[in-house]
Amino acid sequence: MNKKKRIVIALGGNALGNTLPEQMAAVKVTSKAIVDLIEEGCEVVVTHGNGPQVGMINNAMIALTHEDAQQPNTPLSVCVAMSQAYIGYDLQNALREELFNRGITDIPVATMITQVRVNEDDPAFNNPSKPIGKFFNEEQAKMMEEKYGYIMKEDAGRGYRRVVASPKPAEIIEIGTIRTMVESGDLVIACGGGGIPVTRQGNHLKGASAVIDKDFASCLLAQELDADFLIILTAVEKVAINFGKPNEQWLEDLTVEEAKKYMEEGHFAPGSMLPKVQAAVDFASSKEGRTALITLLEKSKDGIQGKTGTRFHL
Ligand SMILES: Nc1ncnc2c1ncn2[C@@H]1O[C@H](COP(=O)(O)OP(=O)(O)O)[C@@H](O)[C@H]1O
Ligand SMILES: NC(=O)OP(=O)(O)O
Repeated sequence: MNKKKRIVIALGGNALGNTLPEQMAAVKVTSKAIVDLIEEGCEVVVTHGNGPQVGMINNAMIALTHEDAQQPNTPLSVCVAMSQAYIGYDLQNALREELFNRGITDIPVATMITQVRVNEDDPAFNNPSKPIGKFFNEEQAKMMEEKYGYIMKEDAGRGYRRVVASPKPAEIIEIGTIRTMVESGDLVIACGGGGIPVTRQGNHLKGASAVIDKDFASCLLAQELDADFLIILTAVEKVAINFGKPNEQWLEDLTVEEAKKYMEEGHFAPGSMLPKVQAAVDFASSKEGRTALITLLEKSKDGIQGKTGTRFHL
């Protein structure tokens, strides 16, 4: 019997939407694409982003502090934990329902609250780069810098967003439990929002004020689970060089060497496409036979069949 292909699938912003009702609707579409892969005979592990959601939760917690002097600030690490539970709750229910609708009743679905260790001395703590929350215009961004002391940066031509520290993931604390669940056939949602960032202080894991990039955490998870595929789903079907320019060229098949050259030439926007390409290159170069794919959610099935998307390999 052929061994099942193990896929770590990283869901981008468009798989979840930006508001509660948008997310409720989006996860239904997302679940169809994921269950399509399961019906194709793949073993799927799900990860997801949390940029809009963690910004929304953080704002809500700040408002709570303003109206109730007894409430201290909620650390960003706790906001990430809240975003994992909120997104995991919607996703696991939508996945369960989609599986049942197709008569698949023997795959338990669960969300693993996942902590990811980062290094205390990661230089990223001194250079906030991860966009979270909503987009603002320049004037609004200036106001937020003055009023809240936020650092606001332009995000890939789409407007201004608050940026926070985004250290690299060093270790998935709950990897043993995730592996056991995956090996026993569960459909697991893990490392949501890049994982809850923690630093190790003896036996204590201390929450860090950061949001880890989910593409890098997904890459680490895929390596740790010895996955065959890392699929990064986003809002474009393929990755382009000269993106948005008259000489734009969509890419289908890339060796890690070609991808590295394009990265050096600056073809991929930092904070959006660059971390995805970096994660794809890291995964594909980590072992012979590992493939990374960047494509649209609704094209994931065609993507693993080699019909579309941008594929990265050694
Ligand atoms: N070279 C490129 N090729 C394709 N898309 C690019 C490129 N550079 C920037 N992008 C933009 O990056 C976006 C994906 O990043 P983002 O929206 O941050 O991801 P996520 O889906 O994880 O939320 C694409 O929708 C596209 O607008
Ligand atoms: N944590 C994270 O990378 O979220 P986004 O993918 O939504 O930016």
